[in-house]
Amino acid sequence: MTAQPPLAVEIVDNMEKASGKFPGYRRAHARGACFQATFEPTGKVAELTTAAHLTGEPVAATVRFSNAGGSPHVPDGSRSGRGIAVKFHLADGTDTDLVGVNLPVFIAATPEHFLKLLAALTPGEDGQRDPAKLQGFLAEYPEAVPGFQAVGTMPIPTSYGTARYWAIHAFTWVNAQGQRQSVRYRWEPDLGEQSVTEQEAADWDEAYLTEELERRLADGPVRLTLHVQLAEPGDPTNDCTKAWPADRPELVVGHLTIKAPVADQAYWAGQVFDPTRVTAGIELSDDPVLAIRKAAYAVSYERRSHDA
Ligand code: HEM
Repeated sequence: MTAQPPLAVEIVDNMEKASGKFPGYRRAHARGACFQATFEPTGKVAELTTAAHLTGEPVAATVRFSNAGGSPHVPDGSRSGRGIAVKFHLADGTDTDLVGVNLPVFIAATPEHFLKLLAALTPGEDGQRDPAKLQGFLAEYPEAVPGFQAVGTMPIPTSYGTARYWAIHAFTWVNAQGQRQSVRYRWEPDLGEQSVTEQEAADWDEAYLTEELERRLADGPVRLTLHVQLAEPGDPTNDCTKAWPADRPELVVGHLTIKAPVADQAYWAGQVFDPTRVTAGIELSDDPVLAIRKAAYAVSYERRSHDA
């Protein structure tokens, strides 16, 4: 494989230390399942981007929903992150990915801070995390506090189809005239946001949300709607711990219709959903966390593909 940057290797090493190592699984969002879908653009964003899947004909998509834990055994009834990774299959034979979680902002502003955070979250020899270490991290990097508040209060969704998901980073849309607009993506569930308490979810199976979605799809499709928030000059594009003001204009980009589990779960589990796999009409922002993710996902992919 191509050598990856040492920082990305060190980050994945520390993700394994913080969560444990589970051969064959992704080093984050370890347990997940993939579904067949289509994405139909609303036609409302063609003045801002030339991206074919956001402006043209409907496209097929593959969606992986996941529990964020690095262990595949984190129960779905717990207050853990949930992921949505969408791979849009474009008419020219290429793919483009959009990866989100049920958090509006991230918990570290740079890859270096994220590395320090992982160290603070790594259990000691007694197998326990030391809360003082996390407090120390938050005191040193107070910009991470909103992300941690969101982690502490995130809803436990009744379904993967009843959660809201954010792609968090800024991306840059480019239109036919070459003009640029910074955007942030968010998926809204057409069923509305619905959640349960930890007590109500206490008897759920570990992989309840996958089973729930499979049951629900047997009765009909589940839809999520893609929104974008448009930045105004001065809104930060390089700091994923900071939300943009809530009054920024928004557009409805399109509708994702999730239809059925994919036929070959093992094949799709083996793929990478890479947040930096963009397409013409979309560019990466200057967010350093977005930049390191490409390499970190490649390190995880290499390891999980070759685990004994
Ligand atoms: C420094 C920041 C981050 C690092 C180092 C990191 C690392 C990773 C790694 C190593 C994987 C497993 C990749 C694979 O084996 O295919 C992963 C998966 C994932 N991450 Fe991140 N991540 C970061 C930030 C984020 C952010 C900001 C989001 C939210 C937008 C996010 C959402 C996800 C999701 C949804 C998956 C599962 C993707 C799938 O289903 O294939 N991550 N992450």
